Amino acid sequence: MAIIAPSLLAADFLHLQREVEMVNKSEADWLHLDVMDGMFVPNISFGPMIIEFVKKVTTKICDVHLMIEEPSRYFEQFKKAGADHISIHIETCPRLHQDIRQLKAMGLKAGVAINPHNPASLLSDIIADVDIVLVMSVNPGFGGQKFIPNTLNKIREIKKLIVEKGSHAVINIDGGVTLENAAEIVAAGADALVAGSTVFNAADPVEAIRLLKQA
Ligand SMILES: O=C(CO)[C@H](O)[C@H](O)COP(=O)(O)O
Repeated sequence: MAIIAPSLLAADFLHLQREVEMVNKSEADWLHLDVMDGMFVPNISFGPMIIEFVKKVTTKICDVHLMIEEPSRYFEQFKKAGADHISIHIETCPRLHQDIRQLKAMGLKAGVAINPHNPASLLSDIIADVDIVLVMSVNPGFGGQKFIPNTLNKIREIKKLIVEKGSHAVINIDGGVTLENAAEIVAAGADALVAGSTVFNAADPVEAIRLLKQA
């Protein structure tokens, strides 16, 4: 069964709290938190203060995705706020190996995220060192976009690379995951699914999470 990581839409504090409560009641495994800086991505979301609030009210693992420039400046703050996993982008980290080592030394699960235009081969020399590969299946920055079909090939290539390199990384797919495409994504080799709109725009988010989990 796939790991399910609902991604908070969090239009405001009231929604944030309600969304977390629904996730707590559900079969979700992780809670995915998208941190955006308005630089690496054309959108601003939230920082460590919100993670700290969420951590206090959730029973789930906090899977934090840093869509920000020079993320290592903030590792300590996000760790202190309660992040369990931190994923950083290959596109923002010229010293990626060092950053991953630092995250692991801090006792966090370390993930590398990769944008849709970048090939799986770019992960070749880092995949053995990471706990998570976060594959962007939309261009990062906004929820509610359509899944990019070529992601399925990329998942298969990453799975192959994981075996070849003896990596223990889990493959996490982020963007455009729906009840219709979830089974195909898992069949391609995904271990975890991030889902925002599919969960929180559903009439019954807890049931949407259950259905995704079955995929
Ligand atoms: O923020 C995103 C991209 O940066 C993601 O798309 C988000 O995490 C998931 O949203 P959705 O399921 O609606 O695509």
